[in-house]
Formats: sequence, C-alpha cells, structure tokens
Amino acid sequence: MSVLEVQGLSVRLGGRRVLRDIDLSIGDGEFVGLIGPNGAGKTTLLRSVLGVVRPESGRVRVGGAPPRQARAGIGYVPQRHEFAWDFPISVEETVMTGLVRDVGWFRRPRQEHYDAVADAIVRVEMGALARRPVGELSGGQRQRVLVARALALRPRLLLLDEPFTGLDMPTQELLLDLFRGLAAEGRAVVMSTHDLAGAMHQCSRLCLVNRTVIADARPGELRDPAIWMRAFDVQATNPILSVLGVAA
Ligand SMILES: Nc1ncnc2c1ncn2[C@@H]1O[C@H](COP(=O)(O)OP(=O)(O)OP(=O)(O)O)[C@@H](O)[C@H]1O
Repeated sequence: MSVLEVQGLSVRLGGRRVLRDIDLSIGDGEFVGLIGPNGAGKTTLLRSVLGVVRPESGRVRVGGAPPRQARAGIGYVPQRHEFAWDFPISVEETVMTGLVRDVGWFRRPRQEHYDAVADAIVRVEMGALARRPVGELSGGQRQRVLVARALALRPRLLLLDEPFTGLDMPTQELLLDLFRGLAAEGRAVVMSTHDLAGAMHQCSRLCLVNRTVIADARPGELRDPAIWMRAFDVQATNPILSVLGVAA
C-alpha cells in the first residue's frame, strides 16, 4: 500500500524554481535511495514531504493526508550539522524532543513516551550512553541519536537526509542494517545519499532527481549510462559509471 504520494510537485525558493513536476509514489516496506548532484533538490523534496516547505503547485499526501495532518507518523533525520549539538541535554532528552507533538509543549511525558524513547535508544545501540550530554558524542553517535529521535515516533515513513556522510564503516553498517530492518518490518524508508554505489547495492528502489525525477526504478533496471549522465551532468568517460557497472 502506498504511504507517500507526491503529485506534480513544484517548489520555488528565493524566487527560483528548485523542484519541477515531481511525481512519486512510495509503498510500505520500500527502501528508496534519493540520489542526485549537489543542489538537485533532494533536501527540498524531503522537507516538502515533511510539510515544512510550501509547494508552488502540486500536492503531497502521507497516508492519504497532508503532511502536517498525517496520522501515519513521519520520522525525519536532518543532516547532522543542522542540529544544535551544543544544547546542554542528554541523549534521552534529545530523543524525547522527537515526541514533542505527541507529548504536548510544556507537558510532562507519560510512561508510554519514556518507553518509546528507551526502545528507540536500544534500537540504535546507544543504551550505554543514554544519560550522556549530546555535546560529548562522536559524529557517529550523534547520527544514531538523530535516528533514534525519528524512530521514537514509530513512524510509518522515515526520511533520512544524507545519514552516512562522515561516518566510519562500522557505523554505516549498523545504520544500514537498521534501515533495511525497518523496511523489512513494513516501514517506508526514503534516504538521500551521495553514496551511489552503496545505494545501488542496498536500496530496493532508486529515484534519480535533478530538479525533477530523471529515473525511478529498481537498481537493476538502471543500466543505461545515459540516465546517469543526465542526472549528474557527467560525461560518458566519468569513472563513476564503471563503479556503478553501467559504463557503455
Ligand atoms: N531557503 C532557500 N532559499 C533559496 N534557495 C534555496 C533555499 N534552500 C535551498 N535552496 C536552493 O535550492 C536548490 C536545491 O537545494 P537542496 O538543498 O534541496 O539540494 P540537495 O540536492 O539536497 O543538495 P546537496 O546534495 O548539496 O545537499 C539549491 O540550488 C539551493 O541553493
């Protein structure tokens, strides 16, 4: 069943059209890699799905509802540098901020919220550091906290903005296993990434975006080098085509 429907989405930011006529339908249990060059509009697309960017035209539906009214939870993991890590709060408190809409502003969390936070922290294997101030964490640990914060909502749709940037291989593997596990449980996972080879191997579907959708298919169906050349504005001689196994 489809959890996310994007139809004819166009977005204008600062007077410039950033996204044009995006159509996308994503079902429960899919693990979708959103890929495209810098400035292609990946973050803008994720933020439109979250409902924090207003479309110029078109519409977004999550579980049949506009994003801000969606009852099917949307978990969002921003790029790591966008979070205020110098705020003096612990891992647990940070993960609890993911539930602020459920808890209510200035209300005390209930037991169910503490349970959801504890589950999410265990899921990213941060149990031993739950009381640690987030400012003292490494980059990989911080990324795991952001994922836990999104998971605390038990979202049906998880949006991840470049979750692997700057992470070592073991942390990447841990998170990748987690994302695949979440998709296997039936959640839809949409991840923007610059790790093209990794996405080619790990995602069930790839959506190549460069202001609009250039291609949208299973990785094995994206064998035509012309698609990649168009999406990334590169030439036929670019070594990435060989790395991806699609060179002519
Ligand atoms: N608030 C804003 N005002 C004006 N232009 C913006 C704004 N936010 C983003 N843009 C522009 O929109 C375009 C798409 O940006 P976006 O961050 O969505 O791309 P991206 O594919 O996520 O890029 P990257 O891979 O570099 O993270 C860029 O040209 C960017 O400069």
